[in-house]
Amino acid sequence: MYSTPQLLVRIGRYLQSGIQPLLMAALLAVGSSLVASALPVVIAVTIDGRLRGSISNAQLCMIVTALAVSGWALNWGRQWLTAGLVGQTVRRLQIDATDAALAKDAAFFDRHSPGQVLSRVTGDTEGFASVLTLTLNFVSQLFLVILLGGLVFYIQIALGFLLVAIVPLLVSTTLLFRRVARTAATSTRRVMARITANVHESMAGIGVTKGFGQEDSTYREFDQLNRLSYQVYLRQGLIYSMILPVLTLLAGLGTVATLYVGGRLSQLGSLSTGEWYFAISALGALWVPLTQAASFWSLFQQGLAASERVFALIDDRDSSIRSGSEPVAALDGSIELRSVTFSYSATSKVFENLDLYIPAKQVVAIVGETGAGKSTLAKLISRSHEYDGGELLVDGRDVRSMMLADYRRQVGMVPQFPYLFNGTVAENIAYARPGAPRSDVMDVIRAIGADLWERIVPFDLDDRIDNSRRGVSVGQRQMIAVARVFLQQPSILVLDEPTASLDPATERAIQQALGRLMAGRTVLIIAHRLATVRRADRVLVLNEGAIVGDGTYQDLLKQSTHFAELHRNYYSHEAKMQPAMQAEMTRPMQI
Ligand SMILES: Nc1ncnc2c1ncn2[C@@H]1O[C@H](COP(=O)(O)OP(=O)(O)OP(=O)(O)O)[C@@H](O)[C@H]1O
Repeated sequence: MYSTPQLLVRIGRYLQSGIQPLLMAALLAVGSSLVASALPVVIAVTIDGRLRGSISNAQLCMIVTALAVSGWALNWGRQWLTAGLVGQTVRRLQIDATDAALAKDAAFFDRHSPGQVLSRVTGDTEGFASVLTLTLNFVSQLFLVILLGGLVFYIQIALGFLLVAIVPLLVSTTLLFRRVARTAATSTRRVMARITANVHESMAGIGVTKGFGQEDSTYREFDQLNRLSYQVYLRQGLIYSMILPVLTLLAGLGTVATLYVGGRLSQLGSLSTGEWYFAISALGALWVPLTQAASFWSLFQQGLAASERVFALIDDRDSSIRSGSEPVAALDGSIELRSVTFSYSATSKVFENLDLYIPAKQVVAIVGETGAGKSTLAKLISRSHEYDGGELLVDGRDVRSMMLADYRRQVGMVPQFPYLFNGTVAENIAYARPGAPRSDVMDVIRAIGADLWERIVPFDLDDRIDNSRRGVSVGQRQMIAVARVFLQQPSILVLDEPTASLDPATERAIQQALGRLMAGRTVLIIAHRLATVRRADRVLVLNEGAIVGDGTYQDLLKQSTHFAELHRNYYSHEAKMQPAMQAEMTRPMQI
């Protein structure tokens, strides 16, 4: 939590580098306010005939035109400088916010969805921009209000008080409208969010909808929401359409009052016709800045709240991952956990005093029921999450003494659903080593086996992958991910059973590619299916965060009741599935 002065100081710091344009904008604001006030003064003086004889009509017209044009130019210059200043400041803030988001560890993204982070980097930085724009505009409008108001008081104190009496009416009406309009806008936003979610879900699940013939019910659901949206939009439109006319009416009433009081004062001889004109013009020129100034505070508070969220993202530099300065070249890959404890939160302890030794180059499969801690163990070893207690040694060295980026380069991961970036196939492979020459990418394909590669990936290396489209299958993604990790040449490899969801032919091809990748490395296979465990040198059985079995597949079948139970459950399930699958495959297709 930041106090308002802290936030203002922080915003001020972001503005520091733009101090010159800021001062220029302030000067132009003062200049344009002076010109805006000078225009009615010149006309008033002319009406009173004080310039008669010393200035011709043509000269007067030229002065008025020059004032109007210079007022426009000064205002334009101020707006241009403000836009440039705000744009640059927001750009710096967005860079800082993105930098901070990229520096966060995985635990942060467990707590915050990508959508939340995105809204801080984009939406909330816009909120920050609105604070700057609002403040700069407010200062210039305030100056105009003080200048014109002061002149009215100077000319005729009674008219000054009349103006002061109108201000609360105008301000309170503006605030009332703001509140009503905000409630209406919130309802509209909520309905729009429901419509967006509804359309997104309908389109994402269109295959299922069509499969079950549910187009009508999907349409009815949307239609209901759409009617609701029509009603809230209509209400919002009604409110918005009333704001300007009502405020204009109030300003008109103010003008009538000024006209009346000014007329009486003129009759009494205490106000000249020119001064009377000036008071009426001043009111006309003041009501827009006054209504805008009235809504300044609440908009300013919203902008401050948005800025606070961005600063919180930037300042939260506490990385839970501890690291040192020791560089890490290639590792042998032995891993040792000594009394390691870890929990995601106070209520979910995963490991308590976990001991484990994996010799270098061993292929270890980790099995266990869902929630046993298989993925968490991989997260600790890959240093995406930090353990709370105990020690983690790699090649006998404390991982916390090593440089984090160096260490992570030594750990390769192939997940079940690899993420590919927009770009060519070659660029996606070279992501592991940006700037890697084309020949290295070709070497990787050769190491995997060109025939194997071509069987799964029908694209050219220069073909573009559009990640938002679904043109790349899971098997193709995995083959590209295997190539990417091959290029990385890690010492330790973590496979989150990549082939679990593939058809047998693709699975065999990816397994072959993985076999080539695994050679000469320490490998951890998070195994969801026992069928993939057989190729491991060693199997670890996890249950509720504890190792309850450790040995070869055959040994465990004899020694570990837990593993035997897993084995029985797995194969009886497979046996039940086989006939069902065969029946499904032999069932004649209904057209
Ligand atoms: N990000 C998280 N935040 C809080 N708790 C988590 C998180 N990820 C996992 N857990 C919890 O930690 C425990 C271990 O989860 P983990 O994902 O390691 O199990 P797993 O054996 O890999 O399971 P699965 O086979 O289903 O992937 C579970 O109780 C799980 O609910």
